[in-house]
Amino acid sequence: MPILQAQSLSKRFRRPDKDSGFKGAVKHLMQRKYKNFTAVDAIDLSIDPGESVAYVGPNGAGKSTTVKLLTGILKPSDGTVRVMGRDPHVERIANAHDIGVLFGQRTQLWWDLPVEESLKLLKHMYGVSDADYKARIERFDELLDLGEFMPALARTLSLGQRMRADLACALIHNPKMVYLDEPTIGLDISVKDRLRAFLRNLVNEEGTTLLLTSHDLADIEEVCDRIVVIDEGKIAYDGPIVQLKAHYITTKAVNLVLEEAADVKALAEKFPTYEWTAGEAASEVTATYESARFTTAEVLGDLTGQLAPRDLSLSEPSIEDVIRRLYAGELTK
Ligand SMILES: Nc1ncnc2c1ncn2[C@@H]1O[C@H](COP(=O)(O)OP(=O)(O)OP(=O)(O)O)[C@@H](O)[C@H]1O
Repeated sequence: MPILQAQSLSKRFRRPDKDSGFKGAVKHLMQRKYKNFTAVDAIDLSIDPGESVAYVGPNGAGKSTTVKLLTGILKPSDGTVRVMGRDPHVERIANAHDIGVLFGQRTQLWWDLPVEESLKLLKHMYGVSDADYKARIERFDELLDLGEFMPALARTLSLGQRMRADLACALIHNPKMVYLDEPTIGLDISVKDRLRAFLRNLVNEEGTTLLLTSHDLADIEEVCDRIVVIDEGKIAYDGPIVQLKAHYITTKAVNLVLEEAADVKALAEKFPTYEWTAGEAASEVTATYESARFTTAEVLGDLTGQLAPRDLSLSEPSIEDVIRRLYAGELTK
């Protein structure tokens, strides 16, 4: 049975309907007009316990609005959400005990309190036992190194420390369902790596269910198994990440460094079964081929035999390319 189920979930916002410029603003002051804007448009989403789902899309696609609907912060305009059988907006307090939420752009730490005091307040609010609290703090400390800044006031923390402390706050009551909205935004590579490993461990070892939004595709590949792509409020793709790759990554490429400047036009005439593109340097050129039609060995044999390159490397399109094309509407399910 799914832990989370959304059916035909929609959210419309009322927006001022005004002409641009100063005149438009003045006219709007005299005669206010509004129009509806659909941020989330009839989405269906079902998540099973223990799944780690990436929820991605371009800016303004409706990701944060969806997370707010799923966590009960916003009331749907249409459709239903059930999390562990509850309507999160109606049963907000009961729901809060079973979910953890982190909005990377905001903090739930009390700004003028030491981190430790914020965690203790949350312990009391959630009714976490002393033994469970101690065990969880020890574990978070081991994985996130909280110890060093537990006594520090929240407002004095660096962004990376703040995010680690916020993650501990979101998880102190051991929630079954966790929503993370941009958890690695603005962090440096080493903190990102650490957070990703922590989240992967949460899914693998604790069986926690995760829904994660991020613009950083490394977060997605390292933490999640399934990807849901949203664009203009509608779901454009929903499936396993490996399937997305297998389905859309159908080409590979050989990057060649030739002894002299590459003539792309002449190469395209000589080897018409490959697609040729110029590289950054004049002597660099890339031949892209369909992996279902040719083996890499065949392509290498063909090209190295006839072109005698000085150097070569192999590459395949990244998940980033695939998602960029999905955002651009070039690919369908
Ligand atoms: N309270 C609101 N009132 C009016 N419009 C809103 C409100 N909240 C969000 N929107 C609009 O809804 C659309 C979706 O916003 P949302 O924040 O969900 O996007 P997002 O996918 O999270 O974007 P980003 O990646 O930039 O954070 C945007 O056009 C936004 O301006």
